[in-house]
Amino acid sequence: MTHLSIAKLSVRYGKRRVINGLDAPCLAAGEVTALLGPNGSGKSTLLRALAGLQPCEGQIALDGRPLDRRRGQAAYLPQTLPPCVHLTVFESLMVAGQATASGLFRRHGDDEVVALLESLGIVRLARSHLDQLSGGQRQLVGIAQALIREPALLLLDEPLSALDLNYQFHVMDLLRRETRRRRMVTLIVLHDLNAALRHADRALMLKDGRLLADGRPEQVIDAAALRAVYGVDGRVERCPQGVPHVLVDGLSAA
Ligand SMILES: Nc1ncnc2c1ncn2[C@@H]1O[C@H](COP(=O)(O)OP(=O)(O)OP(=O)(O)O)[C@@H](O)[C@H]1O
Repeated sequence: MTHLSIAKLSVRYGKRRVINGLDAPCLAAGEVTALLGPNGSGKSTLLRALAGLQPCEGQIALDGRPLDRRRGQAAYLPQTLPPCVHLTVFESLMVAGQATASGLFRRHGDDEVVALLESLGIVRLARSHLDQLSGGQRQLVGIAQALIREPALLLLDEPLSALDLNYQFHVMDLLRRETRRRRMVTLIVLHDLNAALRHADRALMLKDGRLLADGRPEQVIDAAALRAVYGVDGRVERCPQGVPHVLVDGLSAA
């Protein structure tokens, strides 16, 4: 059973502390956790610290041992994708897979790449060059590059931001299935509260670098949180199919 635990995590930029002694004791394998919060609340900073790209204080442990990124335990998709190298989609995924994956990948890598592209609905892009893709296509390939590494910890920063409604649904569905099948710990920064309500198993709500709430999405996202965190009046209602949805009435009175 893999689990991630975060204890007393703090991150500073210069003298300014933007993550403030954050504790998240047990993010379980097989669960998708949505990392929520307003602009500037520290979501990307937290993800970068978990990915080892941001110096931090505190403990980050996988199954009780310090997270070892050199062993490819974590894969991270940044909010802003890096500039494209001149590789095809297929080549870029082979490179990503070979860098970190098992001997099995080395023997069956081609098949794995094609299967992953098929499951994301983008196999037609296999021979396209990365620098010729649209923003949404590039984001889908970024998600594939993270998944092909077979990490124990998957960190995705706003992976839906460039995707149309169909792909948003498709990607979240796939991430949830793959998270369960591979027993990964998956942490996804989301601004779309409805996506969190529908697809996440758990939600962490950040504000000003502190953890305001941690629980099932329906426990974390409610009228009080909409007002306190986002400054809007609203409520969560179930649609006829039983799925909870946020309805916003307007900005809260100051
Ligand atoms: N490289 C940096 N140097 C200094 N301050 C930074 C840096 N990156 C982020 N910050 C500050 O840290 C705080 C948290 O930023 P962060 O990007 O983690 O927020 P976020 O919750 O991901 O926001 P958003 O939803 O807008 O992407 C902000 O106040 C931001 O101005």
